Amino acid sequence: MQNAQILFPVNVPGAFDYAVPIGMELSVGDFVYAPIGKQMKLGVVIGLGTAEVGRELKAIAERKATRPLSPDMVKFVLWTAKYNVASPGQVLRMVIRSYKALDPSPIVNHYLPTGETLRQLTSSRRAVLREGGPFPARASEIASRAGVSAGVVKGLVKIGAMQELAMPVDAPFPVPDPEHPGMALTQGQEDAAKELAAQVKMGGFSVSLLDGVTGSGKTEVYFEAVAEALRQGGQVLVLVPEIALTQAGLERFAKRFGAEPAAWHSAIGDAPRRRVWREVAQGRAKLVVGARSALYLPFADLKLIVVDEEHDTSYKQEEGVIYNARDMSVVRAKLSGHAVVLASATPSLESLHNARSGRFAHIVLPERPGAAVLPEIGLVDLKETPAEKGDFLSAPLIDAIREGLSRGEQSMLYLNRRGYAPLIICRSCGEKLKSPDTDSWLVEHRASGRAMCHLTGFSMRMPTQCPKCKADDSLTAVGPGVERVAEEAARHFPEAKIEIFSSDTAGNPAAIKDRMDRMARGEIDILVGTQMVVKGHNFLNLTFVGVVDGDLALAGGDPRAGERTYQTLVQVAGRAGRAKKAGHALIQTHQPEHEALLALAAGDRELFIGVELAMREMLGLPPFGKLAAIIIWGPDRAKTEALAKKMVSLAPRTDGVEILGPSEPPVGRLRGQYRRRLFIQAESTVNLSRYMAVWRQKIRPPAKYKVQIDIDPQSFM
Ligand SMILES: Nc1ncnc2c1ncn2[C@@H]1O[C@H](COP(=O)(O)OP(=O)(O)OP(=O)(O)O)[C@@H](O)[C@H]1O
Ligand SMILES: [Zn+2]
Repeated sequence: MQNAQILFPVNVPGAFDYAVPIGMELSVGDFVYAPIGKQMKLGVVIGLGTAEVGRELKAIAERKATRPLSPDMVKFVLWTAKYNVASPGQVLRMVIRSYKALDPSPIVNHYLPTGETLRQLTSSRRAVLREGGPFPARASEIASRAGVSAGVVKGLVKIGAMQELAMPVDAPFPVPDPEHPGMALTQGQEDAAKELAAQVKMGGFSVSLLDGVTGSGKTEVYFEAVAEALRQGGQVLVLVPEIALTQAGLERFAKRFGAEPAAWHSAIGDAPRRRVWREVAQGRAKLVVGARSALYLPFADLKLIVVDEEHDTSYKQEEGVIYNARDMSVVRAKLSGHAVVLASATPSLESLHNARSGRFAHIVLPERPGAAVLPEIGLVDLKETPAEKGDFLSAPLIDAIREGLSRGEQSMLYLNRRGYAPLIICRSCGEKLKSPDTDSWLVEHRASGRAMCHLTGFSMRMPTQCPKCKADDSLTAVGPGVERVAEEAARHFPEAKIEIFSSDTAGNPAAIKDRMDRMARGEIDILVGTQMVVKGHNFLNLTFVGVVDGDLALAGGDPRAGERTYQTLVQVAGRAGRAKKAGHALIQTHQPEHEALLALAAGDRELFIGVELAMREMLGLPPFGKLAAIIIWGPDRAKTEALAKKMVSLAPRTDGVEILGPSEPPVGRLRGQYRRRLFIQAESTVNLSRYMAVWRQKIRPPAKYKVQIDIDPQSFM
């Protein structure tokens, strides 16, 4: 008697055993319906066997007629769960993003012109034929393009000017052409591209770190690896940080491969989600550009994964299954035996360490192509050169903008703080405005007249009275946000065109594209932006970048603070001087002696990496040791603390593992839930995932309490 292990896409600890009915042919990866209680549930076969389980098993009801998951994909699901101490069912849920996508694309009527030329058409009928294309398309699409009602399209069928064609709802994605001509590469780029392409051509598992300075053309270079994988008929996944997934970004792919790639991100919409999923599963979508969750798409024949901006923190998913898509990409490639390219101007210390120890191939692009050079980076010591009282821009920044303006060039001011001011304080009683259910200060947004919590999205009308002492007009803005910096810039340069670019002002993708296009056309003189400006933009006339607060990311107890600061500032500064005109950057700081800032100013990455790696080694931090965190959540402060202490007392005793905490994280209360945190530091030889799993099993948190495990934490909030 054969039995099967079935994994259901739900958050339960493991898989369940079922009997396979006589005559049912099953393989690992098959989708099946099986009874749970009184319900039939869809699950995936993850194992088959004949061993007696010693009890009567319920039988599988039906094998679903759909394409199975590949055995590699099943392994990848289980591996992800094990490594990240998550439930495998929850990981499977990330794979099955839509149940409907398992069914074939529905067939519906599409319409196209017959070519019959008819005289005396009404203007709306003519509009359909002229502006309704591309054909064939659904009546609703044609109608909306032509600005008429769908009835007009059907009317044209009646008179023989259009015909119906039954077709699947999902249009296939255009096929990318690897031979479509790309940019002429420089010798250095060409060499790097050949090396990457060779890895792909050779086949098998490989990881390459494409380590090229900002603006060195990494995209153009990894395109050649993509082309090679496409030539072999395989599929390619390019992961990019969510905020870099813009129309402009997709158009670069279209330019190189003659067809826009399939795009995947969290807000894609149901119908496009199903289309991408189905086309990927069938192996027909050849090139997918997506945010981190695209890694869990069921590719039929994946040959290459590129992780662009591999150092980016957005690759870490912090909710549900906590995982790092960069690290999991390497795992996926290993399980399936194909190539991965990790690209960055500021690789993570982990990847650099792997490259240096020979685990990853290290491909370096040390310069920008043609006449473009890297920007000079200078520091402004705010202790010696402060801004005017109440202001935030020091004289050197103002002078640099003025010079740029006089030459007709653009400037950018970077401050990773949305809104007007990060703190609202009462001058009479000293009260600070707090979020009602979260340990965070409310941020003043003057443009919208609101006070907002950036962690939860809570917002209220900006009060006119202190909520504590009731004093009128006593609330004062403390510190700078982008709105305030823009206001200050406008005071200095009343003639300049100044715009703010942050998630508050960006709006929808079309609005973002519009603003970026206007910046590219030179219609904006000074762009004041948050991290949204850091990535993926090529503004040819941008020659000066001013960093308003270079110390911002250094605050707090984050062991990666130095690394993050270094990465962000290199990337921001790297927006300057990307074409013929040389650029420069100035960073305002109170800590010009910090090694991250010294290294930036000296243009000497080794200086920073050397110090940082030595420190990590001494402290046993990644990449030399392992780190995990446990966050305990609960509605009652004392009980949350008690649960955290109980966790510590239950910790398995093993050599090489040290437990720190419990402590209150910087955000001790989030959305009404109290939080406590433990850090677990382990020597590199310890199997930390297994250790955490054993520990986790010893405790069953009471209802409403949650124990969350984070392997290799990136966020220390
Ligand atoms: N060989 C080349 N000839 C002309 N222009 C090039 C060449 N290579 C790259 N460029 C241009 O240089 C700019 C930077 O290229 P790209 O965006 O690929 O760099 P990058 O290394 O990914 O940069 P960053 O990491 O800063 O985002 C782009 O505008 C690109 O079109
Ligand atoms: Zn007050």
